[in-house]
Amino acid sequence: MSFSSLVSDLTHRAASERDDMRSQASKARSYTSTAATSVSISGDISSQLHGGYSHPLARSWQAERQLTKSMLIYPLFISDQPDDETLIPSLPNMHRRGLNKLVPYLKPLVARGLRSVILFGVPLAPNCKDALGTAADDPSGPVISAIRLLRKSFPTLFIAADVCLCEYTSHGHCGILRDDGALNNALSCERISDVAMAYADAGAHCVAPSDMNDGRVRAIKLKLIESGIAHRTLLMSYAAKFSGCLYGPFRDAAGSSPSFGDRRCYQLPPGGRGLARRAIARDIAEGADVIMVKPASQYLDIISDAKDIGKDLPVAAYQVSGEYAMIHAAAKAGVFDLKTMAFESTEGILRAGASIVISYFTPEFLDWLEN
Ligand SMILES: NCc1[nH]cc(CCC(=O)O)c1CC(=O)O
Ligand SMILES: [Zn+2]
Ligand SMILES: [Zn+2]
Repeated sequence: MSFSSLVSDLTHRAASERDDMRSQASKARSYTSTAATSVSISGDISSQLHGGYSHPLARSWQAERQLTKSMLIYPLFISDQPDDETLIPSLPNMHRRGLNKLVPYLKPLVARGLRSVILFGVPLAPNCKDALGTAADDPSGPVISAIRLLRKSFPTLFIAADVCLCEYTSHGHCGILRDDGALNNALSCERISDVAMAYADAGAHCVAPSDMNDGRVRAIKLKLIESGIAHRTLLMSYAAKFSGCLYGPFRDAAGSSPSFGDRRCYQLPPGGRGLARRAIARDIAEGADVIMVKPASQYLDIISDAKDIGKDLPVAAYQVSGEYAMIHAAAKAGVFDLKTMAFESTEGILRAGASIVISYFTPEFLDWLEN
């Protein structure tokens, strides 16, 4: 029975009962029981959903995946100044930290259940940037030093290293440039895979290329295999990374804004769903162990596509700096409660298909979650 015919059936029944001149109470009783026996059984059963989620535990059963601490990866900005601990104004509660500040900061977080971090290097020393991003794999640079330090200090912590050149190049682009200012794809893949190798050699459990050069996943995987460390190195590809305006606070934090132009010739156009599907399929074919979609909340369809294309791979989603800053700004303006939105946005990301979330809310979630 359709909803409208059900309503009209009940309306007629109620009207005829009104003619009976019975008391209000007995009228209500008989209305209820008459309705229950006259409505078709299938219609009656399918209209009753509330019982399935009236209890908080039952509500939690409605989700395919519950957010847990092991799904979270926490981004860290590692400064090359050992005593640096600078608040990043556009990224609430986030700091750039030097090596000397890292372990004291992380100790209580690890005690509260922090399982994984992703490292971004921030070179601040004067004149350390050049056209090739030489500082990216400087053995005494911030990322390699931090990998060694964290491996030693926190034996169970999973350490991922973002692999890109934009933090280290004088021009701020994510690769090596040709004379005309476009990316030199072959040279960039060569350089990016060398940097990834250096991080994996230093002990990173995961290397995550965010540069978007074509073929860099294959280049990295081949070098990992060649040097006999592929078996212990997870390759997480920023497979569907969109251009747009949500990376601003990150670029403030990492000092990685391009000095000219933008990244629209290598990061994906926001409307490019088919292109994202091709990039995801390509990176899986090239040997990615995990595929990532970034940003997250504006690209939930892409997360769902990623799960569909990469059925047998975990999908990661990066709730990026701009998303995080927006949520903070809106909460501050009284639009909603910060914690409620931190959960709601993350649950949307999981519902779309992600099982790993890179989130600046990680320290808060460690307080909010039980496991
Ligand atoms: N390749 C650099 C990189 N790696 C991760 C992010 C963004 C992360 C964030 O905004 O939180 C960026 C910024 C960019 O591409 O300009
Ligand atoms: Zn980059
Ligand atoms: Zn990056």
